[in-house]
Amino acid sequence: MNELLRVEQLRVRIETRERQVTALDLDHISLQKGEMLALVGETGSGKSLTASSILQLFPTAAARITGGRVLFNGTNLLEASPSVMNGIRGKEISMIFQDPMSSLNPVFRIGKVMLEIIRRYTGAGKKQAKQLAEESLKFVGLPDPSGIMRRYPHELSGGQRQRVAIAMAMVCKPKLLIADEPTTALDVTIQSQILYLINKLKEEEGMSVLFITHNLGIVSQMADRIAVMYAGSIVETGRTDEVFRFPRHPYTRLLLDAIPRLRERRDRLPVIAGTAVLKEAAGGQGCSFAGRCPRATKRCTAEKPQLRAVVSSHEIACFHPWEEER
Ligand SMILES: Nc1ncnc2c1ncn2[C@@H]1O[C@H](COP(=O)(O)OP(=O)(O)OP(=O)(O)O)[C@@H](O)[C@H]1O
Repeated sequence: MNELLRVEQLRVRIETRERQVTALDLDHISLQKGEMLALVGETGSGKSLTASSILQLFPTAAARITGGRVLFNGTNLLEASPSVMNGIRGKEISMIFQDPMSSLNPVFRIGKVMLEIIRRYTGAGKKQAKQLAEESLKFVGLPDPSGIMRRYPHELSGGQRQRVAIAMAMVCKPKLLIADEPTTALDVTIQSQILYLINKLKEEEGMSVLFITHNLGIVSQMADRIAVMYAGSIVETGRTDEVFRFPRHPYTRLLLDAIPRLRERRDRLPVIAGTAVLKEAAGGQGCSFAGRCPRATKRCTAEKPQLRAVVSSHEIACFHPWEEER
């Protein structure tokens, strides 16, 4: 079996004093070994919540998983014991974020944190751990690894910090790397170096990558498959080339039509008229995109379309998909 990760029927509620919503009601996503899946969608569509659900590390106490399965190599992580999860976080699944400081502790030197991670997860001795740390700092293109290890995070540039975060994420050779907008805060040249690195990890180490981004240019160049999210659900997923050539869901089509040329780099997704409304707020059932959809009918407001295959691995959640190429 080549499937490394499968997330099914995942529901996440956000409950604060101001709002109670089902922020995520996700049919399914899957990730094969050695594959890169890009998760795209506008702000608030649930990309980060999906990523956090996999490791059950939410940035907020307001989020709660209320149903579903997260199968990693066949094991449902949502039912795994805390000790199993501790063994998986960082060792089998690593995460990098837009802000590398999230994975770097400002009060410790880089080396101290790296050596601790390596020793905890690999059981390596001091000398071997140091060697592993230096090797991975070299892999991410940082000259003078031992000098870097003596520094504090604030003594490094943003690009250097993100490289260190990647080095830390890969040092135990995880099977899955979750990258949540890892280049958004960086300037364009550094961005492409970081993307090159992530791709190198995938190609050389056979790592699977769940890549969260707003940048459709990056997606078209790097991802094997794409999953488009809208208001907490996956509306379309398939091979990147297929989805870009023949987007079938009206939301995906609007998204791609708004890009003049695929090769053009974009930092943000194009803006589509209207606002994404989560289900409760919208008043219940139906397709969450119905209120903004040019093809919506009565059925769309009454019934929620499920994700279904149209051709091989190309799936859409829509009652009125496009039947012809753009
Ligand atoms: N701390 C929080 N308190 C209240 N609601 C939250 C919180 N964090 C996320 N949400 C809600 O959960 C939903 C999904 O948010 P999430 O951060 O996953 O979106 P996203 O697609 O990653 O957005 P972005 O691209 O801006 O990072 C949104 O409706 C958001 O308002």
